[in-house]
Amino acid sequence: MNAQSSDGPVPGSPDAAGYATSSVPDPVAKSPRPPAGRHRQRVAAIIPAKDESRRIAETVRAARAIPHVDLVLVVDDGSDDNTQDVAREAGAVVVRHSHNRGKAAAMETGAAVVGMRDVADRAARLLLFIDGDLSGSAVNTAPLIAPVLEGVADIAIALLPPQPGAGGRGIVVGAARRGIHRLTGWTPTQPLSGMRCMTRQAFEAATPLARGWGVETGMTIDLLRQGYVAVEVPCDLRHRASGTDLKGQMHRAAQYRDVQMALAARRTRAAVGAVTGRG
Ligand SMILES: O=c1ccn([C@@H]2O[C@H](COP(=O)(O)OP(=O)(O)O[C@H]3O[C@H](CO)[C@@H](O)[C@H](O)[C@H]3O)[C@@H](O)[C@H]2O)c(=O)[nH]1
Ligand SMILES: O=C(O)[C@H](O)COP(=O)(O)O
Repeated sequence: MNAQSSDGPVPGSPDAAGYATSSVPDPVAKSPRPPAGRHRQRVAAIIPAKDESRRIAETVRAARAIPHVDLVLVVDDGSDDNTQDVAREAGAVVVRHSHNRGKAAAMETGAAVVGMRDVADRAARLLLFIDGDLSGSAVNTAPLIAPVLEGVADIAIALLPPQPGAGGRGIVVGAARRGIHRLTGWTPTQPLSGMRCMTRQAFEAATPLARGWGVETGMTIDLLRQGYVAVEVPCDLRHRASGTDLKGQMHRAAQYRDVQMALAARRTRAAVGAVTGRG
């Protein structure tokens, strides 16, 4: 977490509620607060999943137990295993890409399907993105909902505890963190964290999403540059961390490539915007 500056709180410092927000003091979401009517605000859990048959059932069951969640949608991103059947049996609504299109595309598909199930006379569901490999710990994404419901932030991002077996050296994380800081002034602690709850309005403002593993980095930049407010919220989650083996290193190389692509596109856009006055 960032240090406080002597001039007062800086973006990224914990605010009064203990959250690290991109906007201080007294963060107020840009998205309108859902009307406090007779209906309770609903939340859709969207789970992008590629070859997650070993963990998806527990993840789905945990997501179903989260307060406010009335729809758990698994987007099977062209799995080679039986992720879709296991997810359906566990109680999820399942849609499937016929071939693998990457995590960002699965998120877009998920949000589109939820939109088709929202109804005109009720507030659009909040979107809670959850990775398929969280198993039972997925229930601990629940604290991401409150800051968005309460209008403190437009997007709440999970801060994970240290993960057993994680073999990262901070190269991808560091590149994403510095890139986000350079374009927004905010320094997220865990810029790649994919567990995120957001308003429909914020999601639409972040589309089109950056491809593949660049999605979180691109989304954070695009939202903050438009005045949306982000907050990082500690959540006790356990996921399948990438190790130091060849597979882990290949995965990080792909993450690095996608993060750099997301950053390059946004740097160019910012530079063009600075010249044209439409940044
Ligand atoms: O082509 C793919 C690959 C993965 N996934 C799913 O995306 C999620 C995240 O993938 P994972 O393999 O767990 O990646 P990690 O390296 O653990 O991902 C970290 O870093 C990513 C950004 O690089 C974030 O998206 C993740 O939330 C964060 O946990 C999982 O549900 C996958 O099943 C897809 O939907 N399509
Ligand atoms: O293992 C991780 O945390 C991610 O794959 C990112 O890798 P990094 O630690 O090299 O940034």
